[in-house]
Amino acid sequence: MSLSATDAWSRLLDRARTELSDHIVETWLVPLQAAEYSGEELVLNAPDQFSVEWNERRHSALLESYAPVALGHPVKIALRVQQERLQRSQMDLFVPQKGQEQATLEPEKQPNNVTLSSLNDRYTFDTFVIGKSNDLAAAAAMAVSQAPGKTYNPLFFYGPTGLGKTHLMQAIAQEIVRKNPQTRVTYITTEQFTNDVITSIGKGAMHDFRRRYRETDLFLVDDVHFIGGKNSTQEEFFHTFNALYEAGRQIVLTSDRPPSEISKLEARLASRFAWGMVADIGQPDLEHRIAILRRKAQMDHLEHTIPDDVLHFIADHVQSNVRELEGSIIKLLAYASLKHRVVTVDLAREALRDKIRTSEGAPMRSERQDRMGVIQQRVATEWGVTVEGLQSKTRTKTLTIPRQVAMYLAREILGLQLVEIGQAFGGRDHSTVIHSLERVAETMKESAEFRGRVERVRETVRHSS
Ligand SMILES: Nc1ncnc2c1ncn2[C@@H]1O[C@H](COP(=O)(O)OP(=O)(O)OP(=O)(O)O)[C@@H](O)[C@H]1O
Repeated sequence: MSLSATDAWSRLLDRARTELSDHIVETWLVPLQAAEYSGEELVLNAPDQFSVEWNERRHSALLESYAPVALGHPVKIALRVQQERLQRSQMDLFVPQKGQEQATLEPEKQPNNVTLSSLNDRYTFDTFVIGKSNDLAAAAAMAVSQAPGKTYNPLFFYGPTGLGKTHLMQAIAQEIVRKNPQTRVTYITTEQFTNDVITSIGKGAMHDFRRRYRETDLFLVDDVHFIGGKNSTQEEFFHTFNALYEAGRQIVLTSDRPPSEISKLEARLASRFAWGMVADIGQPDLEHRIAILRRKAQMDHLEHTIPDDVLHFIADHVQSNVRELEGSIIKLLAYASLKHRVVTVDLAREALRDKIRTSEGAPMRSERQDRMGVIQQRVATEWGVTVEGLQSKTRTKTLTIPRQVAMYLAREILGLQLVEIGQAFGGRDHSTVIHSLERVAETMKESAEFRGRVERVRETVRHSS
């Protein structure tokens, strides 16, 4: 064994850079330092306990999975706090309490269970904050958890990313299992279901596949919009759905759009998806965001660590979705811990500068700039114009419409502020941007053809990230 600990770590880190976002690598992995390497185990020093526990939960297994290729053989990752940093940090507070962090439903404990992914036991009704944007969905979820298979079947949640669809879906399962621990639960993403179909067809094991999926009481399928265009998967899904439905088993589905808008979805499935209740989840407003942040702080006993004015500040500036709100708290705490500073609004402004959009039009982060470039490029291609044209001041109709679409998608996908969008399109003022966003929203309602084009571009942009 000739590699040093530093070399071994740098190989794993190189691999991580190709698989994970820059943000994750820089925030969580780069601060780790290689300490010892025995050939079988790589010991990494972390700056604090929070970092140890976070990396253990999120990244250890991933790093270990890179070892056979990056180092030529399996290696175990061990994390420990760097000796000189052993003093307790504020970050420890954000670590879930013992027993909170992992799944409640261990697949092997469930007879005949085909759960391919575990549930998150923080996703309960108790931790879900209800507001105007999700009250229908939450009410339907609670009704289903009281009488599975009897009220709304299937229950279909849809809405943009990071707004609690998976949380609510899993809360139903937690509640049903709490009341009846014998319930057989299957929680699966559409991607996993698709892979299972492909593997089972390959192995000639469809009989076993069907048996497994039909022996469940509660069937939860995440991101069902990914089923579009996958014909064999749709065929199997159709039969699974029918078998479960006819047997009175509860089905819950999530998607980023309503059933009627999932492209290349067979009509018989689209109509079945809408048989029960279709409930949308929208963006929380400011008060709702504050309530969510307070609840999160309370759950992690952070009320005294993060003052209320900081929660307000985050809620005010991070508007895109709840996952981003949570990410902001984590980042803020990591920053406070690394800098050994108390959490204040000033510190939050500093720690979250890349997430915070200032009205003075701060420069965009390079990642966002890249994504804006992709949006402009894709829109330009769809409408047969040039990116330079979109960015110019020219006001011909050929350019105005695609420019408005690009602004609309920049707002929707990147959550940019109006000022920032205006700057990226030839220095337009915010009222022009508002007008553009409204025009696109209206035209999308009026014309299915136009909506189709916008959605096509949105899809290609999303898949490019
Ligand atoms: N109303 C809410 N109250 C408390 N936490 C919430 C709420 N909405 C979302 N969250 C939290 O936000 C995070 C993202 O939610 P979730 O994963 O359920 O989103 P999603 O809509 O399924 O996103 P995606 O479409 O990307 O899968 C989770 O940690 C969840 O607990």
